Amino acid sequence: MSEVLVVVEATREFGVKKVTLEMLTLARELGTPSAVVLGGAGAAEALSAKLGEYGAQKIYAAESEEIDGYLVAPKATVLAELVNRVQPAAVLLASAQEGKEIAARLAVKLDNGILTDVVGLDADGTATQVAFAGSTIVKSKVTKGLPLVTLRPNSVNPTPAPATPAVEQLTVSVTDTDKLAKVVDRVAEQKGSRPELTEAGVVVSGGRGVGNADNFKLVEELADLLGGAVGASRAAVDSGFYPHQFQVGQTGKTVSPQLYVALGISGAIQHRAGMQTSKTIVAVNKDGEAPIFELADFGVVGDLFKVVPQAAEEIRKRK
Ligand SMILES: Cc1cc2nc3c(=O)[nH]c(=O)nc-3n(C[C@H](O)[C@H](O)[C@H](O)COP(=O)(O)OP(=O)(O)OC[C@H]3O[C@@H](n4cnc5c(N)ncnc54)[C@H](O)[C@@H]3O)c2cc1C
Repeated sequence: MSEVLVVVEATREFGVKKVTLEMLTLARELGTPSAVVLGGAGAAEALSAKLGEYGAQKIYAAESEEIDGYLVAPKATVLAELVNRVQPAAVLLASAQEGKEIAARLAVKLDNGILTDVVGLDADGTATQVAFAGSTIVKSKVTKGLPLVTLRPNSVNPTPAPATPAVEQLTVSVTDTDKLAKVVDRVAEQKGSRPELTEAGVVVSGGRGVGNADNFKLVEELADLLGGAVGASRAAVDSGFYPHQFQVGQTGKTVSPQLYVALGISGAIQHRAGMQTSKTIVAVNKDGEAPIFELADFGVVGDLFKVVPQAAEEIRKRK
């Protein structure tokens, strides 16, 4: 069986991200999964146990200051060389900021088609995407080159399939043009008690209707009761209620949790773009005409300051 390259998404603080485990699970349906770690010295060693647990048969490690110290261009160069050498059946990357940037550059380098924000991929390369606020399922195939796909987090249920991967170190040779954008600083993500927004199974988001930064405690309280992450609409972020890193939508993060709770959010198209593939959507809005109700599986027309404390009390009782 041909190899399927899975480009590892990981952070220094949290290790291998769940979307990587999803990609490894998906890759097993398509061929033999090989993980590609692009990072600084020792990056692959720190991640190899987890990657093996989810079926990586091999780990390609590109570890150097040139990979770690610059933005995505050197990573795309190294990957293009690897793809040309091993001729994999498919290449999977995460539908996250870096994954999409690398995928786009890789597609140009390989003169290959690309499919982004995919939620499923069949063995014959047919990808599934969701469009128009979840109302349309699109089936597409790359017609030029191999399936080069970015997978939207929370699309696949990750299941372990223990393997003992062999590690192959890649030679990194990048050009000067790959080194035009240098990393000058890294700020560690706060490792709070809540799950990471794009990986969370439950997301509770607040919008302008939450009213002010202090009231966001209500959103946080519900998120904590449900073991979820907190999100925010752009209007809430722009109003200074919550930090930008938690913004959901077209110009924020894309989430696809099992449960998405929208509190005081109208449901503008740009917000929907970031949450419409959530499995179950619950909306609380005092305006029964708010567009969010077109999308919601369950809707409460009411004042969030009355509804949320009642919901929280009920959840507490059942815990
Ligand atoms: C290029 C571009 C990119 C954008 N990117 C994003 C993006 O990434 N993410 C994003 O979210 N938006 C984005 N937007 C903005 C988007 O168009 C909307 O303006 C924004 O989503 C509105 O946020 P909101 O729903 O919180 O606020 P509003 O539209 O003001 O809605 C607030 C809602 O709260 C309800 N409400 C008020 N008080 C209560 C209460 N007490 N109880 C219950 N309900 C209450 C109201 O009925 C209303 O429906 C973008 C816009 C542009 C042009």
